[in-house]
Amino acid sequence: MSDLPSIRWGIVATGMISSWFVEDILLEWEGKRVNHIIQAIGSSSTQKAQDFAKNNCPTHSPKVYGSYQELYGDADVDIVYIGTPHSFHYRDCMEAIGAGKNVLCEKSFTINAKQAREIFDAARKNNVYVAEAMWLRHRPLYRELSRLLHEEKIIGDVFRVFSDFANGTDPASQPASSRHRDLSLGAGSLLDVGVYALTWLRVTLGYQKDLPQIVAKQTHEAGVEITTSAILQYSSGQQGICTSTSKALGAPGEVFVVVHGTNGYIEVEGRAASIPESFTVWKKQDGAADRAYFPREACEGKKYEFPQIGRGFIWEAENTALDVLAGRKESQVMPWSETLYIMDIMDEIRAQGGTMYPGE
Ligand SMILES: NC(=O)C1=CN([C@@H]2O[C@H](COP(=O)(O)OP(=O)(O)OC[C@H]3O[C@@H](n4cnc5c(N)ncnc54)[C@H](OP(=O)(O)O)[C@@H]3O)[C@@H](O)[C@H]2O)C=CC1
Ligand SMILES: O=C1OC[C@@H](O)[C@H](O)[C@H]1O
Repeated sequence: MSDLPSIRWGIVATGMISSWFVEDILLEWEGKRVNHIIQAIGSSSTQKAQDFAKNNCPTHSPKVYGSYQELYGDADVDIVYIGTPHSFHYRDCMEAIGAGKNVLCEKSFTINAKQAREIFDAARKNNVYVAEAMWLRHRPLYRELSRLLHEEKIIGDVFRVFSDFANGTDPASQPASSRHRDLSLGAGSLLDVGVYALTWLRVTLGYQKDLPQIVAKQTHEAGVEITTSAILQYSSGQQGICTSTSKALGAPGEVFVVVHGTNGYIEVEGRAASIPESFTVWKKQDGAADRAYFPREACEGKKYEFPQIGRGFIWEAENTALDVLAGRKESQVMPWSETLYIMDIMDEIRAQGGTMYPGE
């Protein structure tokens, strides 16, 4: 037995993200601060819950439940992890909170900002912890980039950022029941991956308090939004250009964020905009205007690389567990105000782009 504090997770849903999350939090790694226990699995079917337990946490003996409600009623569960499609997050969060459970709920937190506000009101009333599982914000790379940009001002004042996520899920090729294709499950590139592109704008532009003016367009196929482009203009004059698509897949190691400052620029690279691996700082040099005529290798860039641990969920899981164990009700990394800020922007982009979900 380790001396580390323990947290007992109840996992709701047995899909892809739940298996990735569980796989990661059971990793042994240097720097581990919490002992993560898979206490229970809740699924739409007992068989699926049993299979999930067998395949994903064979060294634990979680309780298996054929409904989510039974898991919420399990007094031994400290925190519920919700890995259902977007359109169920509101229902699942509200039911878990109603049962007095702490909650970590996958991104995008809800379909719209109204639902998110209602969840936070319920959490406040029930005095429980709730956070959106925006794992990107917990990564060491994200935090170091923020420090370099805004404390060290390594490229001066940031005035423009491009940010993209192209994940190539290609809804048309998916079964009709896929969450990438079914509007009633919250299908659409903005909620699925545009949320990361917006998150990159947030950290790079410096967490402004005011909401930006937005100009946005969205393209739909078979009723599902497959491409979004939005320009965010802040009162400071800063601009963020945010794009997402499910129709194309980015290349391995490609640049998906470019940050322009008054003294240079930064490129963020990696497997995907949710899995950054490094960033390169290009400082302004004498004769910079001529740089366009030189090959990239001839320019001086400083690359900052960050080791991957598992798939990268461990930092989010550790921070969340430490929040709950300390009795906090909000994440210090992903507070409610940040979820609402992003949800308000996504609402406006969808309003301009013409994307509505059933029930809206
Ligand atoms: N952080 C990240 O990197 C990632 C996050 N995500 C997020 O995780 C969430 C789930 O995505 P993902 O795991 O890919 O989805 P999946 O489709 O793989 O799994 C969703 C699960 O939700 C449950 N569910 C409940 N009702 C339904 C329904 N009507 N239709 C389909 N499933 C239902 C099912 O579990 P059961 O039958 O056991 O109840 C199902 O297995 C989304 O919010 C997504 O954005 C997804 C991928 C990566
Ligand atoms: O969060 C995510 O990250 C990777 C994507 O491909 C996936 O669809 C999305 O849900």
